[in-house]
Amino acid sequence: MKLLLVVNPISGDIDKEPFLNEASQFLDHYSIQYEVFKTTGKNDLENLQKVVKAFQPTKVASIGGDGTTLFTSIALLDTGIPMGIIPLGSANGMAVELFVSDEPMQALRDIIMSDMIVGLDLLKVNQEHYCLHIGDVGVNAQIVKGYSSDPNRGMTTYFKYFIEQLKEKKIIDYKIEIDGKLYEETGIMMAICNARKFGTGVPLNSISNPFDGKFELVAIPEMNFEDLIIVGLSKFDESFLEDTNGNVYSAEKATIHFDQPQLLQLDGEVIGKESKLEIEILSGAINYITNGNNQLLHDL
Ligand SMILES: Nc1ncnc2c1ncn2[C@@H]1O[C@H](COP(=O)(O)OP(=O)(O)OP(=O)(O)O)[C@@H](O)[C@H]1O
Repeated sequence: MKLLLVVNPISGDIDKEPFLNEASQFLDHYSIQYEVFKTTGKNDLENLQKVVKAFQPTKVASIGGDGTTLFTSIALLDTGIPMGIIPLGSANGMAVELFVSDEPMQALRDIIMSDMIVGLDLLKVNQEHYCLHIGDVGVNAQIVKGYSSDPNRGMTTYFKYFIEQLKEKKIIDYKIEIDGKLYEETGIMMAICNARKFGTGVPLNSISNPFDGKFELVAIPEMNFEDLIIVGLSKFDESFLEDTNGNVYSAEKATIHFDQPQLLQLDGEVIGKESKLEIEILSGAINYITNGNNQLLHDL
């Protein structure tokens, strides 16, 4: 067994050294061979791919938040090497969705122990960008843009931009094309969902499952989004979804046409302004290490 630990030192403003010290003691105790790859923000993909090729790990653990999980997934595409998540980011949306233990040492033990490896879907946007959890255009993308440009991280910084954007409500008009049919939509946001909830806990829909070979587009009209946020922030109540009228479209492939170029964010990374989005699912593209706690597998 050879384990590669992929660590983002900055995610969630959390010092990873205490965890890495404990993890190395644990791995040494069991004579498990391991290497640590730390991201720097420069040429990370290329460098990680080189390390993977040279070290040939049996399993990979992604240590950070959603951005780190996505980054590790992309580096491992087409290698067949399975990966798991150790959540040490700000909100860890994908890890929460996948029922990963929120205790990092337990998450590490789960990755080492488990032989339950399942195909996790990945989204490809405009033939070049990837998304594992949730992407969107509209109000949330603006929040993410503010957050990304701020030197501070963590939930407090996120909410600063969140409140700022709530005051500005820009309406976007767009057409969704699925299987040759066009659906006209208008609202403050359109979410691209491989999963149900943002890392903040705000639910977007109740049907997304990253193991089902499909994604959902959720059109969020003005009023519902405000309500959604209030509910999301106060009690994270999923039953609220039943009261919202936002349309939800399931697809394996879709094209979205915007009247004006719109800012796109995918898994917390600001991509830029786009006037057209071509989205497709790469069904089961990631060999994901999970365990019996993962309720999503029972929902299929
Ligand atoms: N050591 C580093 N220093 C600066 N930037 C880095 C470093 N490592 C990665 N990055 C950059 O940070 C971004 C990934 O961080 P991101 O915040 O998306 O991660 P995350 O794991 O989702 O954490 P968080 O939950 O805090 O958002 C990428 O743009 C990446 O290039």
